[in-house]
Amino acid sequence: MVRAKSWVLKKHFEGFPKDSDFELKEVELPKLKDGDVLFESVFLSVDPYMRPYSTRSMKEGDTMMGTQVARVVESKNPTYPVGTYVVANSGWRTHFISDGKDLHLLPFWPEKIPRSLALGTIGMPGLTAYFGLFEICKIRAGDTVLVTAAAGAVGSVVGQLAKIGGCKVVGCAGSDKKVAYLKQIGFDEAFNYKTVGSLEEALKKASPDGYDCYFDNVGGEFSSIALNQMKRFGRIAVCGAISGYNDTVPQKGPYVQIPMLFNQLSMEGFIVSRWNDKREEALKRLLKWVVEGKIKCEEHVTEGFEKMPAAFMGMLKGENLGKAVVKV
Ligand SMILES: NC(=O)C1=CN([C@@H]2O[C@H](COP(=O)(O)OP(=O)(O)OC[C@H]3O[C@@H](n4cnc5c(N)ncnc54)[C@H](OP(=O)(O)O)[C@@H]3O)[C@@H](O)[C@H]2O)C=CC1
Ligand SMILES: CCCCCC(=O)/C=C/[C@@H]1[C@@H](C/C=C\CCCC(=O)O)[C@@H](O)C[C@H]1O
Repeated sequence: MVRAKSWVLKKHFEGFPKDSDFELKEVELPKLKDGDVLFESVFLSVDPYMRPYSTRSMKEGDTMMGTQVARVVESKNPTYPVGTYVVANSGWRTHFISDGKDLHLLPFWPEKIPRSLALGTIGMPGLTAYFGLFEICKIRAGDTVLVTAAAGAVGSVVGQLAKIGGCKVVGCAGSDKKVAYLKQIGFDEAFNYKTVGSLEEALKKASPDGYDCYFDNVGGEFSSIALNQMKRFGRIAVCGAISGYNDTVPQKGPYVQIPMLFNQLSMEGFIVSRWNDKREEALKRLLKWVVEGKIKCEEHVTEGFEKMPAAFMGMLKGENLGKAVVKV
């Protein structure tokens, strides 16, 4: 018999999440039926979307939503022999039983590449960067691309893909250590948005001619300022709005119409699953760039399933450099 631990949402978040909003539970899993597979989670992802989507689609008492890299430990399903690795969407659990549906087998995975990257650069966040940049921003060589939350899971891939595409890249992040990292991985310009005196001046200094593309991960005040520095026919990919995820009262800001009209801008929100039909092809390309060293990957690994809430709250506070994951 296997005892599985899970983290449940005890109380809906109000403002920034607290330890007391989470509860650790333990259950005994039943015996496998024909077709079933028993998995153990090896790495779990903590992502910003868990904050807004918990409010939108979870009830108190539900297991926290989320994905993991998991390994088969017992199987009555020939598609998933013992030892097989998958990416699953089974929430914050140490073990779970699946009927084999809605799992993604890890593609060919070179020995030297950590499997945790299937939750980061070679997974959902990397795909978000890829499709947001190529399908929404429609980058062209010579474009100047601005990216926020640039040292995180999505942003760090956006910047490196834009460099592969021949663009000039400007990144913003919330610490000097992150800014130094951005320069190290090839960003042309980077600044700490928390310490620059004026965001407007910092954006102007980084690109006096303005920006062709803005990959927006944060929304809020920063984006209102950036909007005024877009070039004519600029493209804005609205990927996320983390600056507002913990707000109890929605932010009110300058409205977008005037700057959009003056410079004939395009602004489009997107969710990465829109391109599920191109997922496998994009993952192959991301894996190849990682293997070739053209995309560098950083991970912020927290050890221990017990620390899931701390890892999640730490990521929301900006403690992570690269992708935030938990090693069980
Ligand atoms: N549309 C889609 O399909 C998807 C959208 N996303 C979105 O992309 C964004 C980045 O996600 P992801 O790369 O996984 O996360 P990150 O790895 O970038 O981690 C979150 C980062 O957000 C930054 N942050 C936190 N609070 C603020 C704030 N108030 N203002 C500015 N930055 C803040 C912090 O970095 P710092 O220290 O720099 O402040 C923190 O490290 C999120 O908005 C997420 O919702 C992600 C996946 C899919
Ligand atoms: C205002 C919220 C914006 C969030 C942007 C973001 O980070 C999106 C991430 C998605 C994420 C969606 C998560 C759960 C969907 C649940 C659907 C429902 O039942 O409401 C996940 O799919 C990975 C990213 O595509």
